[in-house]
Amino acid sequence: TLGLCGIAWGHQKSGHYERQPWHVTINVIRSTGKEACKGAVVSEYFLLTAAHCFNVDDQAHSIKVDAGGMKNREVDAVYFHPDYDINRKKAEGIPEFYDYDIALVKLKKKFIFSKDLRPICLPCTEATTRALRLPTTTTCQQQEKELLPEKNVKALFVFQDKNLIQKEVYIKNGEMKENCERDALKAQGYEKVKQVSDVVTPRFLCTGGTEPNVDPNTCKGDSGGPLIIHKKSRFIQVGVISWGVVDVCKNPKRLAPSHARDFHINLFQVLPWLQEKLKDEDLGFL
Ligand SMILES: Cc1cc(Br)c(Nc2ncc[nH]2)c2c(Cl)c[nH]c12
Repeated sequence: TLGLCGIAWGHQKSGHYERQPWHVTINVIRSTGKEACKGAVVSEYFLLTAAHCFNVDDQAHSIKVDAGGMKNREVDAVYFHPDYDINRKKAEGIPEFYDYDIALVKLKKKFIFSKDLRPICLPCTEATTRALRLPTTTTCQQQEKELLPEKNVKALFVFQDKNLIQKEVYIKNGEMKENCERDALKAQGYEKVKQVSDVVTPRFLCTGGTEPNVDPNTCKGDSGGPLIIHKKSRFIQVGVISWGVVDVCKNPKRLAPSHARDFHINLFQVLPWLQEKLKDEDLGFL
């Protein structure tokens, strides 16, 4: 199975690649301009990102990946989660529906790992059992209890300006989950939404807000980046940044309001698809 995932050698405070060697930027070149998203290296050929970063008519040749200090890596194919359909609820007045907003990008040439380029650990793999120093008999459910207990869970995402900056957030996975999810109704375009569950499905993890701490928020440009749990000096990806309520990059001045929440696809909710698509990558899924 894949060697050592989720290890960052870089200890210096600066935001070099060594600090987040799985962090990638995905550029989609369109006639109408360029869209950029983030992603994470999960194996020698694949990176994980958000499905909404691409349009169905984006060809693989118009997608370029910057990873490990090398720019414009070529893409062989993009695999969307089969249940992703951003237009599914348009008739109900929901312009964008982000359920199953996740995609795997296969590179033309496999990554050669180095201190600047390494894979992050995925849930329910043997490598994550080892990373967390859990018994070899550990099940997927036991990993989920370990990584996502039903309480506020400390996590991080990476913001990229000229450097990579780690942003610490809390996943509201206990009593605060409901309040976190309810603020989804304040997102632009969701004015007509009747029920929270119409837009916040069981696939989502919720971060942001001011309790128990003031969480930093995502920007549109952070889409596709990993939501990471840092445990026992190892980094495990538990989510993919999908959508949010306030794009803080649009109005950086104002302090993020308490209803500024962010929603991430929970990888434990899409395991069958992940395992199927990554079955030849020798990741040792449980
Ligand atoms: C990460 C991310 C993606 C998208 Br798409 C956003 N846009 C949006 N979410 C709901 C409706 N539109 C945002 C916002 Cl806003 C903050 N972070 C975002």
